[in-house]
Amino acid sequence: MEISPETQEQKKAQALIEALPWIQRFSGKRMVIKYGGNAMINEDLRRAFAEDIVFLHHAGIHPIVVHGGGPQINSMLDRLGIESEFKGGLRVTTSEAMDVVRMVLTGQVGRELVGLINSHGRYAVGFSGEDAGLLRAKKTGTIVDGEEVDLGLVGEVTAVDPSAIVDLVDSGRIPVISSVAPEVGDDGQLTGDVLNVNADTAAAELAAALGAEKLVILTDVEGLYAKWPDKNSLISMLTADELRDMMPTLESGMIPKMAACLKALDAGVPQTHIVDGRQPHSILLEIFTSEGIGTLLVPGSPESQAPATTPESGAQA
Ligand SMILES: Nc1ncnc2c1ncn2[C@@H]1O[C@H](COP(=O)(O)OP(=O)(O)O)[C@@H](O)[C@H]1O
Ligand SMILES: CC(=O)N[C@@H](CCC(=O)OP(=O)(O)O)C(=O)O
Repeated sequence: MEISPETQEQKKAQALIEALPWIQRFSGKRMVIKYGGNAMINEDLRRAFAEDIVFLHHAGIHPIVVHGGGPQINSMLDRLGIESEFKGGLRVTTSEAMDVVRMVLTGQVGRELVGLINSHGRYAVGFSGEDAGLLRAKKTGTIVDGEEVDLGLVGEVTAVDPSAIVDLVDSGRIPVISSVAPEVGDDGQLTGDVLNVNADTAAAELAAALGAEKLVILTDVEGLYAKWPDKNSLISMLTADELRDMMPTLESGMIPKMAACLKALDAGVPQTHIVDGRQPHSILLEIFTSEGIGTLLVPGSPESQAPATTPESGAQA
């Protein structure tokens, strides 16, 4: 059926009006948006992402962008002939690979996003976990099949000082953060080394330290699947307790991603959301529509959840 022009205009107006209660709810609040390297698949998508971030800013929300860049690091390592592998969803990082991780994340992926956002105005400031003492990390391994595995120069965040990010946000800027962090030793002193921190982990730590209202993670799947890779098993909403039970069944990149979401929820972030970054403007659809998209993760257990699909009551389903 052909939609009459009048109806089309009404649909546009309806979409704008639907956004109003969500703008009221989130205005003045901080929101951490993690943009995964696998979701940055083409220039149009990256441009749409930058538009969404500027839109959020002008809707009165304070977006803080944390970006990944796993595939971009892979291609630079390939070009340089440096081998690298992932264990438990984390890159085994030699000191040679660490130079590349730092160069690609801070010097390439971060710079490009800053440029795209700033094509709309003087908003974005590139930042890394090394700047102004933002992050501190200590070396971490991972457990694979019950065995402790050494990952080299991979870090878990031990401290966040968000004051410089708060200053930037308060002065109307949009921070764009890359996830490398100075290492602290067992004595709590800086060792002089820099560690590779998974970007989901860094985003969750920042969301917690900044008291963010929401952590949105853009990736290259529609959300979390109960029986990956069965595409009929997409989960629209899950509580932290249910996710905790599911953790041992997860694979590859979903392991650090879901561990990060749990960390944020346990630290008081009211909701985290996994969204398909391959869909243009997915952030706007997630934040400003009542249906929401992707997988919503909330604290507590199924019993502690009230049905919550309005801005006043809580979360989009
Ligand atoms: N249960 C699951 N649901 C969805 N994706 C899963 C699941 N288990 C593993 N994955 C994998 O996790 C990937 C997302 O993680 P990752 O590759 O690290 O993305 P990003 O670069 O966005 O951080 C998906 O592309 C998919 O291959
Ligand atoms: C320790 C570890 O695995 N670090 C990641 C950092 C980048 C990242 O997390 O990028 P995505 O969000 O695109 O996956 C890496 O080296 O690939």
